[in-house]
Amino acid sequence: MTKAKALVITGNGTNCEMEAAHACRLGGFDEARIAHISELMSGEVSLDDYHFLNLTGGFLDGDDLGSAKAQANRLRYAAVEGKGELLVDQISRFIADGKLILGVCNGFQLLVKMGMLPALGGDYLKQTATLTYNANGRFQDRWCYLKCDPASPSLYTRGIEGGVYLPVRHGEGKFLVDDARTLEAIEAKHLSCLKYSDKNYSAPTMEFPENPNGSVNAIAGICDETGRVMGLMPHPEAFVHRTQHPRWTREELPEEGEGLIFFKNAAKYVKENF
Ligand SMILES: NC(=O)CC[C@H](N)C(=O)O
Repeated sequence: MTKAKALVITGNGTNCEMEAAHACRLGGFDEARIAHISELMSGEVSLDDYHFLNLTGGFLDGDDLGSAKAQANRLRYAAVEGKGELLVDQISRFIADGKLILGVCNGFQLLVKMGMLPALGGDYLKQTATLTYNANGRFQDRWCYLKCDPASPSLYTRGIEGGVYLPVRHGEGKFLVDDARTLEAIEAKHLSCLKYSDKNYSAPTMEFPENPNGSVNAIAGICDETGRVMGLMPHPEAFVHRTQHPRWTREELPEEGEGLIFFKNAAKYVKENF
């Protein structure tokens, strides 16, 4: 069987790479390599050698110009040294090869600002949405209930019943789209796989603090039409064990944290398809 290999990008202000790599290993990946973005740009590390790309949380370029904006331009226009190709060509080939990308928080902002989500009609280079300042103008650090759409093509959320409880920590988590047709298409194709909700996962909500940022239609995470590229503001890698839960000393909880399913599903998909 192929070795399932995950790649976690770090550098320029990323700060969740260790947790993301740990979650990949715990979820079943045989290897989780943390690579600095400069290793991709120098050609020392190639996406072609991996199955699962993790773009994780942090403060890329200090959120200057807006979260992940400078890195989005870097990844869109930088050439890989000595390879005669742009890094974005490697990323496009990675997607075309049937591989997986998960963007968490700053990584979600990055994917959206590169145009890689929602990528309607399979156009991965056209930006149609953004993530901007939380509606109340303040950084939010809290736990949220996320209602899952069982009809979504996302492979990461397969098997989630009702929803998941995960932490958010961001200043720019408000999801917005360029026009009403984009939002209609996202909803019609069930790409909005996770929405901020009440604690029973009965309905999405625009109410603060359940919805921490005022995202349109309470959207917390979206995927592309293949279900292999997904981004979300909450942090699944930050809840892989029960002791990370805010009430773990008071509640009976399973050993496994609710965020691990994302990484287990990714590893399972790789093992079944490569
Ligand atoms: N935790 C994160 O990745 C935060 C993302 C970004 N720096 C923000 O504040 O919105």
